Amino acid sequence: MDAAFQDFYAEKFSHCHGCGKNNPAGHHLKSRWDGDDTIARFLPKPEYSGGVPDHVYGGLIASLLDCHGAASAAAFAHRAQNREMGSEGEPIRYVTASLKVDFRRPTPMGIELVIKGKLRSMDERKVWVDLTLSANGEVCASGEMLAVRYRQ
Ligand SMILES: CCCCCCCC/C=C\CCCCCCCC(=O)SCCNC(=O)CCNC(=O)[C@H](O)C(C)(C)COP(=O)(O)OP(=O)(O)OC[C@H]1O[C@@H](n2cnc3c(N)ncnc32)[C@H](O)[C@@H]1OP(=O)(O)O
Repeated sequence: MDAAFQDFYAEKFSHCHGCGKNNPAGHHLKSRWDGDDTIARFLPKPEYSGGVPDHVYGGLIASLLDCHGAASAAAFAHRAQNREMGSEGEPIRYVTASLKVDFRRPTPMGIELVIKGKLRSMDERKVWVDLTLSANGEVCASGEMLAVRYRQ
């Protein structure tokens, strides 16, 4: 499978609980292109249950949207410069400044979740990303993110 966006984060920035490859206890979320949009897939472990065992914990859902959105923002910004993540030149990296999550229906456990990102707009330093998290083809949560370019 193609490298994920997060695979190109520098070692020193790879400790995120949601997506850092150097965090042994983390989720290791992996985001990739899906045409002009972005996609990640994730199967929550049973300990990430919400109020009842067969629903996913909302905090995990927010964290998946957070990591996928920030990685997507970086990928969108690279493509806007006709580059790809990992290409030569200064890496463009984003952190989440604002994340709104709407929990639309309970998210079922035991099913691979599909997280998608769509570029809404971009300016010099800010990227707005629309996000969804689906199970069985149904949107269980949606989100809006403002990601701000990280100043190295
Ligand atoms: C902070 C962590 C750094 C780690 C190192 C990362 C390096 C990157 C490498 C690899 C990426 C790996 C990362 C994975 C990450 C997964 C996703 C997360 O969980 S990220 C963690 C949660 N997020 C934070 O902890 C951000 C904390 N906040 C900040 O650090 C600052 O507030 C920051 C950088 C977001 C902005 O601060 P300013 O001083 O650089 O810039 P100002 O001027 O305040 O904002 C820039 C523009 O954005 C608007 N803005 C900022 N925050 C806003 C908000 N909440 N709502 C609306 N607008 C906002 C401002 O109004 C301004 O707009 P106008 O230029 O004036 O048009």
